[in-house]
Amino acid sequence: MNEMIQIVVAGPRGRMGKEAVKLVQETENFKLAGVLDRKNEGRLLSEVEGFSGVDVPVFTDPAACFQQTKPDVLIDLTTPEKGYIHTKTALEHNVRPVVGTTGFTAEQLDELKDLAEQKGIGCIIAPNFAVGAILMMKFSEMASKYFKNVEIIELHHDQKLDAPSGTSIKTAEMIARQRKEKKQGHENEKETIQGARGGDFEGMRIHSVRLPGLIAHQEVIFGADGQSLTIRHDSYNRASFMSGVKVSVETVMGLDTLVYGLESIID
Ligand SMILES: NC(=O)C1=CN([C@@H]2O[C@H](COP(=O)(O)OP(=O)(O)OC[C@H]3O[C@@H](n4cnc5c(N)ncnc54)[C@H](OP(=O)(O)O)[C@@H]3O)[C@@H](O)[C@H]2O)C=CC1
Ligand SMILES: O=C(O)C1=N[C@H](C(=O)O)C[C@H](O)C1
Repeated sequence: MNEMIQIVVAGPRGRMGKEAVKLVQETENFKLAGVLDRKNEGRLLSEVEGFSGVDVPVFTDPAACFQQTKPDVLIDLTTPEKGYIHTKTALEHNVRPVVGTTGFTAEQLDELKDLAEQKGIGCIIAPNFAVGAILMMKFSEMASKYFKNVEIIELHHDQKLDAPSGTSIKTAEMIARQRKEKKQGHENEKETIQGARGGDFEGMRIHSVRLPGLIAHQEVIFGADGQSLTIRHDSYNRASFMSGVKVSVETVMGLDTLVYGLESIID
């Protein structure tokens, strides 16, 4: 029988956190050791609406949580500020982070990478856990060898904190690996409404749409003379991310460095 993996979920009341708690509860060799929440400190999760029967302690302070519950893995689905603190504290306590939270800065990612290396323990930070989204990013990277002009349109629910999305930034980074920095459009281009041309990432544009009714969607549109290629992915619910969370928890147990993005893992 496989060893039990003891897990702490941060952000259990959130849209993603709820799904993650369910995943841990339903997976044979996963065990929920506790949760990190900014409310309900000192209570059992089962006392919180929607979690009846989930008898694990709720903590606010990550260090106290890790010292008392001694988990193997932290799954973080919170906010960029808290997610960064949780991830850093987890590494300091030899807990392996699996982070879905987006909005970390490049400096924070570098710092966490150095810390994971120094501690010699695994960490996965994945801007998108959905297998279709990872394929969309990989296909976009492939296409960018042939198409140098591209715009990314990401579309999300209207409660999202960060813009542009972590997935669109990761997609742009992967495309940038294949093409020299290129300023698209032309030099006389002028925005008559600020922001109309979107955000600039190494010369390619990223546009963020926020609307109620959406979950998580992205189009990568390549253009060339007389043709275009559109690569699109849609997540219609948050369960779509959970197989990637499960693979990440299993994989992080065997890693000794930080991996940013699941594209190398699903190979
Ligand atoms: N990698 C991926 O595949 C995906 C990543 N995401 C990312 O996951 C993150 C969460 O998204 P989503 O679930 O939609 O967001 P929600 O706002 O629904 O959930 C975030 C949760 O974090 C909680 N929180 C805030 N501060 C703390 C804290 N100090 N300690 C513990 N919990 C805290 C919030 O509490 P409260 O309710 O009290 O504010 C809330 O319950 C985002 O960064 C999002 O971009 C989302 C989908 C897929
Ligand atoms: O906030 C969300 O919902 C999502 N966030 C991630 C991102 O910023 O890319 C992943 C997915 O797009 C859903």
